[in-house]
Amino acid sequence: MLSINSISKSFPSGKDTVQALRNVSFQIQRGEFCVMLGHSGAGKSTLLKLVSGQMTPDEGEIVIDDQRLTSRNRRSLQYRIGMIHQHYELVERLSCLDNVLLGRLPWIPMTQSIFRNWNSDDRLAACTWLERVGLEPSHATRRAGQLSGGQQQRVAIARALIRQPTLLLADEPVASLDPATSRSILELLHQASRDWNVSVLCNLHQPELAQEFADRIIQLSQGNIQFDGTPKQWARHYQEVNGGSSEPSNNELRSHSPAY
Ligand SMILES: Nc1ncnc2c1ncn2[C@@H]1O[C@H](COP(=O)(O)OP(=O)(O)OP(=O)(O)O)[C@@H](O)[C@H]1O
Repeated sequence: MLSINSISKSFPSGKDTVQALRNVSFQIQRGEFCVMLGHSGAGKSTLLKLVSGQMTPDEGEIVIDDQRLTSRNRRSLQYRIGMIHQHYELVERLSCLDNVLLGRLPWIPMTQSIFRNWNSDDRLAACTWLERVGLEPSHATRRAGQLSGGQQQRVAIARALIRQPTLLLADEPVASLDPATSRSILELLHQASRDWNVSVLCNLHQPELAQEFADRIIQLSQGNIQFDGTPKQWARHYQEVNGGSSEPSNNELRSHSPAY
């Protein structure tokens, strides 16, 4: 379980400071697929960086699986977190199998990893994860850079899941993909939360995709939580804010997408 308790974070900006997050609190249960929406600059990426230990909060605490994140245990807690990025962050010249195996690095001795001398159990696990994320066995030996964007994102998800994380952080994982591929990747992330009991915190800019796939939507605005609830509740919130009388259609939501 992830617990964000009264987190604040600001950055220097010339003579001023930018308050990226203000007293933000929420919890995510194991197996929950939570989407964060918000305008550009709302604080979504900052929150993911704080949870992944890349930054430290000015105030507040982050608790992962009952352990408070500190500089001392940051490394060991990072091993329980899988990260998914907009641009996949694969090593393009390596095979898909090797890329997935890179997810095992924290548990592999340095010399073994330098020579990519993976043991058979790790190789088998990597093949299994490639299959689970929907890639054909023939993809295992192909260079990652030769794959389509959607296929590369599947490899990145397999690399994250081979760690058997309790928490998956996804920063705009479908921002570079076409609509159909975006839906298939979000379906896969939802499956990860449901079938492998992983908590997923996923930043998106597309409210219609959040509505379709999320168990829960958190909307940030200027570093504050503006909304936290189910997709149905979010639709009602959207109506109230926009003065509409019916649920927003996908087209209406899409026309508002740039705002999120
Ligand atoms: N390293 C930094 N130094 C200075 N300011 C920063 C830094 N990182 C973020 N900010 C500022 O903090 C605020 C929140 O940024 P953040 O990247 O978290 O927003 P976001 O919601 O992820 O936006 P986007 O959807 O465009 O990625 C912005 O005003 C941004 O300029």
